[in-house]
Amino acid sequence: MAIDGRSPISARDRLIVALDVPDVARARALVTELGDAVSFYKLGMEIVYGGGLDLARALVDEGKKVFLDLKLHDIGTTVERATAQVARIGVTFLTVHAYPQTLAAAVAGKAGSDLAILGVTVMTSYDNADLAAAGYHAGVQETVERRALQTRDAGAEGLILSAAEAASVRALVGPELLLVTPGIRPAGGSADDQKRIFTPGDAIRAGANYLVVGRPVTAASHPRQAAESIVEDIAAAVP
Ligand SMILES: O=c1ccn([C@@H]2O[C@H](COP(=O)(O)O)[C@@H](O)[C@H]2O)c(=O)[nH]1
Repeated sequence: MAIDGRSPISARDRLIVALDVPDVARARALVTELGDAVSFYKLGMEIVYGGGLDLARALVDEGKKVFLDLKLHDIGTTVERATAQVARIGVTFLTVHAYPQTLAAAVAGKAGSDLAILGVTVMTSYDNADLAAAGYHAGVQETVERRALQTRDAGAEGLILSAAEAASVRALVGPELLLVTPGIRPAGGSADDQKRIFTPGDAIRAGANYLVVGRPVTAASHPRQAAESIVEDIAAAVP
């Protein structure tokens, strides 16, 4: 069933754990350890290039939700055909860069499936100086807002953005788009290479529908405990 920004979601199901590990054996060990504490996994480039597509299929078969974070960006025909392949796997979310051509191609490629396309606005590891260094004249807020509107207008289902922009983007695009926020850190946690970070509770209060969390869970000495504590923080903030 298709989901949108108005769908009710339990606190547990709002947590998406990023399985950023080098091989399937380690990913499997984490999934086993996290057990029923986690229902939704993100498989990104590291694990997918390490054999993770079969893991994606297996997790779907086991009843987990899967987010393939492939950040597609290519000519339209290639994006459309690649998206159609991903839709056949039965995963829930796929990312593409939020460029109008790319978004339109992905929306065409997923036609007839429940796959939700998420447009990546500005990486959460970027600040205004990083955008300027890449040759962009607009800052983070303006760029996120432009890409949010382009994502909505292309007919995609949601956005990847930082929780720092969630409230203003929600006001701009309306209630339907899914707002999915990486750059989540429990209070006092290390930012690592992230620049636009929010705590789980503050991200939910800012209007995020789903939170993507990697290292605060996967690198924790007790990953299950870390995940449960994030879910508690989410639950306390859910409206
Ligand atoms: O803007 C973005 C888009 C994607 N990500 C991905 O989310 C996780 C975050 O991992 P942490 O360990 O919690 O920092 C990672 O897989 C990124 O590729 C992002 O961080 N920002």
